[in-house]
Amino acid sequence: MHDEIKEVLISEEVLQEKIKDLGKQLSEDYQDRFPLVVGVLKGALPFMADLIKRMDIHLEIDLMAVSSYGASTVSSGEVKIIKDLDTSLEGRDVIIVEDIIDSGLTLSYLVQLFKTRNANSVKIVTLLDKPTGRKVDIKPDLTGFIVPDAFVVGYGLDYIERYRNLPYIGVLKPEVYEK
Ligand SMILES: O=P(O)(O)OC[C@H]1O[C@H](OP(=O)(O)OP(=O)(O)O)[C@H](O)[C@@H]1O
Ligand code: HPA
Repeated sequence: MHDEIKEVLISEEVLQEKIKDLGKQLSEDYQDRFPLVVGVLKGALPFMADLIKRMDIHLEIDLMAVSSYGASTVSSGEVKIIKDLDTSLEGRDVIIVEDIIDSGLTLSYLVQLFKTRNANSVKIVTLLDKPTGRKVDIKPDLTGFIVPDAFVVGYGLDYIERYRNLPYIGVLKPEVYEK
């Protein structure tokens, strides 16, 4: 699996240091509140798991599964809800946890949806931001890293469901896409 990686963009150590900082920041921002931390599956799973362990406050978690990429490296533009939340958002301070914002279509859909469910506030924390991919105007409140205009994999991010279990973020060798 590792021999299919052309370049490591963000190492495991650098990822974990940043997640520690993001957790500390969120702990300060949400002190004395009881936020609902919503992970967007499947990609956000490793990030969410590590981030909440770095948040030193009471919080609640829930998970939503959405998909718009399927087997492609380009968004279909249609966000499909695979699994909805179990928790009511009425009056809640919601923190959406994402692995990447690329076109922005997934998050703009979710932010709109959560507002119609009467959340008190909706903030976005994303591990990665790829501003060159943007199709709709959406900005995260907290970002781990800006990534270049390339399809990245690892630490939750997949190509045809593979590579999510890499502990780092990398770029695949071109021949992987030719298979
Ligand atoms: O800003 P966008 O262009 O919408 O891209 C970001 C979304 O795309 C990926 O999810 P995907 O739909 O591939 O589902 P997955 O998390 O199950 O891999 C990623 O995890 C984000 O949720
Ligand atoms: O660069 C990416 N890699 C994996 N999944 C993604 N979903 C949006 N952009 C990406």
